[in-house]
Amino acid sequence: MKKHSICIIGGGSRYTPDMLAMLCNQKERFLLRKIVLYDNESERQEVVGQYAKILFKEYYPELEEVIWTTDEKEAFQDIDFAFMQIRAGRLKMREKDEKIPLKHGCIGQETCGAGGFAYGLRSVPAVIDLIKSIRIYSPKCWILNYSNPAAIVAEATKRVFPGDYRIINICDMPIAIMDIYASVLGVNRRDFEPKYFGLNHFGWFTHVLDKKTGKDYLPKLREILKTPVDVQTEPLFQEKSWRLTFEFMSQMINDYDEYLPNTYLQYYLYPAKMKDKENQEYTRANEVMDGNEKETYDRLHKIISLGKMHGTDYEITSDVGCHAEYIVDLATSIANNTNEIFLIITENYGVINNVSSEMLVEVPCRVGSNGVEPLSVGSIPTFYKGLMENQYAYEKLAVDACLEGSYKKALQALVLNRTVINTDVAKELLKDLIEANKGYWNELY
Ligand SMILES: NC(=O)c1ccc[n+]([C@@H]2O[C@H](COP(=O)([O-])OP(=O)(O)OC[C@H]3O[C@@H](n4cnc5c(N)ncnc54)[C@H](O)[C@@H]3O)[C@@H](O)[C@H]2O)c1
Ligand SMILES: O=P(O)(O)OC[C@H]1O[C@H](O[C@H]2[C@H](O)[C@@H](O)[C@@H](O)O[C@@H]2CO)[C@H](O)[C@@H](O)[C@@H]1O
Ligand SMILES: [Mn+2]
Repeated sequence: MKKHSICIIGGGSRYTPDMLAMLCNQKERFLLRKIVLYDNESERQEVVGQYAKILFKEYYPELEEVIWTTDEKEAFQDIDFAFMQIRAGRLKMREKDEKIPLKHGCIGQETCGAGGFAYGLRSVPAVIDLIKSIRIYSPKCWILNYSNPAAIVAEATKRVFPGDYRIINICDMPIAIMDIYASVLGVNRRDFEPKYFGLNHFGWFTHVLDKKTGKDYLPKLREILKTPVDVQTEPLFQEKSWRLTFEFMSQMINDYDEYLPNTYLQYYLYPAKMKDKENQEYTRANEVMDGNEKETYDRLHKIISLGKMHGTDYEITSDVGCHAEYIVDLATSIANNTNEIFLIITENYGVINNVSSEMLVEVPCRVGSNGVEPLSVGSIPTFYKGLMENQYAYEKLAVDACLEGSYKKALQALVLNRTVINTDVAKELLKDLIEANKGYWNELY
């Protein structure tokens, strides 16, 4: 079996430690020769790098090279896979994305609405620069991108790198939803074959089939979810925002008599209710900075001071979480050409036959060494088609605004977004967002 070289871009991300642990767990299926961690913040990179050194020494001693660096050339040469998970402006800017819209009476959310728009206009220039640089040093490597807002990043990469089928944009939310509801049903998520359509953070499961028997779990699941269920998986989902999100699924199930919505639809279908739940002084970014980010870095510091993991409280386990599992499974399917099915953000090309061919949809795809092959969905009902066309127009305008530096298109994008709508509000909001994002956004004229 071929040995691979991987670079994790955004090596200081709070998701990197689990991804590295997952690579150790999966070494029988996905062999590695070299791991590189790359971040543009050296202090963060140093901590995760020191952790990686201990982890691999104990769990992957046969790995030939472990490097951490802030130098692009050193990072990007001779790589087979780039896993990208950067957050331009870090969580401090996410806090602004969430708080500024709330000040204007709109939802403040990481990837949805005006917050997601602001984040998109920061991510796109950063991701494009990184991919240009990767393509200089490793022209044929696979670039598996998690960096958010994935819908906007994907629209930009489609335009700036046309035909580069080795750039794949992904999201872990549908798989997390399946994980959670598999545990509610008392089955294993790996036994599911999902039927799903939509855009990123804007989609619906139409069926959740049992791979072996073909049985559809969705009707039973909808019945169960009519009453809120206690979600008992990752500790992260015990945090207040996630608990409220999963509780709210029951309202969506009761109001709509078909499918299983992605949790993110709550922001578009109930914008007033969602805004009223927010605390303007303490948003999800604060929760993450005080919670998951701090806990992750505290854990790394403890491991570094112990100098070992074996025989301590920090042994790695088989259950490292679906974010890491999903990207490593995807890379494995490409490397070993196993053509497994994943939900991927990809060009429609008739897969949903009553929306435009250029639309970037999130649908089941087979993925192997020749890339992504979307599976047919057929036609979708008017309600979903209308929602998706409106949202995709917003995404396109957001990317136009960024790539063309167009104020007019930025304003149009915000007005089209279901969480903003009003032109007067959009203008005031845009003024504050432009001010807050100086140095990150391309200038708008
Ligand atoms: N697609 C999905 O479903 C999904 C799921 C979870 C997280 N994410 C995304 O993953 C990313 C990481 O999230 P996080 O919470 O770990 O953020 P984080 O801030 O903890 O980590 C991101 C890292 O990226 C680094 N970075 C920022 N700009 C960079 C650049 N230009 N070059 C190199 N490194 C850069 C930062 O220094 C930081 O260490 C975010 O974009 C987040 O939205 C996506
Ligand atoms: O508020 P956060 O930063 O906790 O989460 C925002 C992200 O939420 C989704 O990803 C989840 C994922 O579903 C779950 O399995 C676990 O791994 O945590 C992730 C992050 O919390 C969503 O898909 C991402 O796009 C968001 O960035
Ligand atoms: Mn996502």
